[in-house]
Amino acid sequence: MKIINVAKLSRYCKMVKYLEQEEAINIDLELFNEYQYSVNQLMELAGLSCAIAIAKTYPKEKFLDKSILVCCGPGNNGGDGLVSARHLKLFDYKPIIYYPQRTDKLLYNDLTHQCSSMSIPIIQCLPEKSTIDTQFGLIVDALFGFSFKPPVRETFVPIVKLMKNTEVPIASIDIPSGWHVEHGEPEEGGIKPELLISLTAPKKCAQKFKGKYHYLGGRFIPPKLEEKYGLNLPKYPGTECCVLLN
Ligand SMILES: NC(=O)C1=CN([C@@H]2O[C@H](COP(=O)(O)OP(=O)(O)OC[C@H]3O[C@@H](n4cnc5c(N)ncnc54)[C@H](O)[C@@H]3O)[C@@H](O)[C@H]2O)[C@H](O)CC1
Ligand SMILES: [K+]
Repeated sequence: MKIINVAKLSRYCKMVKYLEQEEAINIDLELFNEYQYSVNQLMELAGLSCAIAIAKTYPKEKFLDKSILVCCGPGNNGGDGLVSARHLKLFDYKPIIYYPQRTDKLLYNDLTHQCSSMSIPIIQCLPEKSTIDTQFGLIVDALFGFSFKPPVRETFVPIVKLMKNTEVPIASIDIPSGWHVEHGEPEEGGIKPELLISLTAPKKCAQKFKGKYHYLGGRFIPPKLEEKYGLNLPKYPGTECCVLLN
């Protein structure tokens, strides 16, 4: 029987690489330390690409007067959510930010200030499921990204539970929150996003994603870094900052 070398095959077929948690963290560190990007720069590009993928998937005409609930966590995934909310507002959507655990750092304070200055409501109290089901056309899940370690801590249990039970479609940024970064959905069942926007390169959990739309965003990887990690990124069409995978 012929043994197939998966590494060779993926290079030959140009399959995009699905990253382990440690690889994702190392690429991030290399971007900051070796390539001298600031987190603000990358977060702005990441968040913008998420807002654009959302707008492509859910045209605003379909929302009528419904709002978008943008759920933000305490780390950079939450930061991407804050940036996306700002761009969604500029695209004429009606974002409302749920931010239960604010991080008191300059970057996050600035991002929240920018959002409130644009009259985007920021709430700390989770709305009832019935309110979410009737008043929101989409939930953006920006709770946890590639640094998540299960299980979900207490503050975020109610929002994850609500996302598991609602019929409102969910757009997850980078990782469906509550999923293991490599193994995917937890055994007891997890959230089931309709849209996943992977950033930089998909993480291993994205292989288990069964939703309708999978985008790749965060078009900021220098070619040398792409080559070093064998990312085999798909070609972004023209000047687009996100690309639909599969
Ligand atoms: N290079 C890139 O692709 C970029 C991606 N970006 C985004 O950044 C996140 C990763 O951000 P990071 O700050 O490292 O971590 P997270 O946001 O995933 O979470 C850290 C945050 O969450 C807390 N936490 C961890 N586990 C739990 C838990 N079980 N329960 C509750 N809270 C938890 C932890 O304490 C921290 O506070 C990546 O996914 C992208 O979305 C950048 O924006 C740009 C570069
Ligand atoms: K997320």
